[in-house]
Amino acid sequence: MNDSLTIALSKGRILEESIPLFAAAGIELAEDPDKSRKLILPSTDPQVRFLVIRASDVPTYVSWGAADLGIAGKDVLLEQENLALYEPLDLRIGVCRMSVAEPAALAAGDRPESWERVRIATKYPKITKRFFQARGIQTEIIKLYGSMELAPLVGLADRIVDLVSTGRTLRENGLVEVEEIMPISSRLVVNPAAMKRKGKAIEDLIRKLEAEIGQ
Ligand SMILES: Nc1ncnc2c1ncn2[C@@H]1O[C@H](COP(=O)(O)OP(=O)(O)OP(=O)(O)O)[C@@H](O)[C@H]1O
Ligand SMILES: O=P(O)(O)OC[C@H]1O[C@H](OP(=O)(O)OP(=O)(O)O)[C@H](O)[C@@H]1O
Repeated sequence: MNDSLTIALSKGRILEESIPLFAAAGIELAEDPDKSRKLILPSTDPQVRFLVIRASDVPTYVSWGAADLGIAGKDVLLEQENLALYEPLDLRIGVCRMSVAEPAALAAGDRPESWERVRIATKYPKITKRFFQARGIQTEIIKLYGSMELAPLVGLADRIVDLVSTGRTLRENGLVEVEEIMPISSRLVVNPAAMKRKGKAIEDLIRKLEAEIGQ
């Protein structure tokens, strides 16, 4: 039986925060990801390799089976609904929240209960639509791919839906959080067919990660 594992990760905070988790499971990167331009990174375990891809592409690689497992933010998973993936573990990394924010001047006299129609810039149009629809608020959504905080400053939108961690990006751009939509963290995702074919290797890894994060 082939028990080699391909794990999809995104460069940046997820890769950085997951390195110690994998190290505790006995898997270390064989090359420094900051110095390498390779997209397939070997590990010190000859049975394990990592794919380094865009955060929003992780569910695609795993659901198609190009990677057996991956680590993806709950934000990405909820925005890309209907993917066939198991989500066995909350890794408690990439911890932040998804919130509605607006310019401090607008927030001064604003009451979210009185919103009827909002123009929102976001990378998360589906989550945003679902959230406001459930409250009977009409939305005009402007899809962006990053730096959402800029949109209200230049009149592109009244408000944004984005991730907040320390609140520094909002603060430095004169925005305030007015509503938390949900807490966010990164999840281990597994391809269902791989779970059957490579069950032992995947379950071993899940157990080791679980022990490390204390679940
Ligand atoms: N400020 C933050 N603090 C903690 N976790 C965060 C923060 N921002 C994003 N995350 C989490 O980390 C994940 C990856 O974010 P990252 O910024 O590395 O990629 P991205 O630029 O959003 O993705 P893409 O390249 O696909 O656009 C997000 O999906 C989210 O779950
Ligand atoms: O509350 P804070 O600690 O300031 O973090 C929030 C910021 O972090 C994320 O951006 P990221 O750093 O990933 O930049 P990007 O969205 O432009 O990729 C998010 O989109 C916010 O802009």
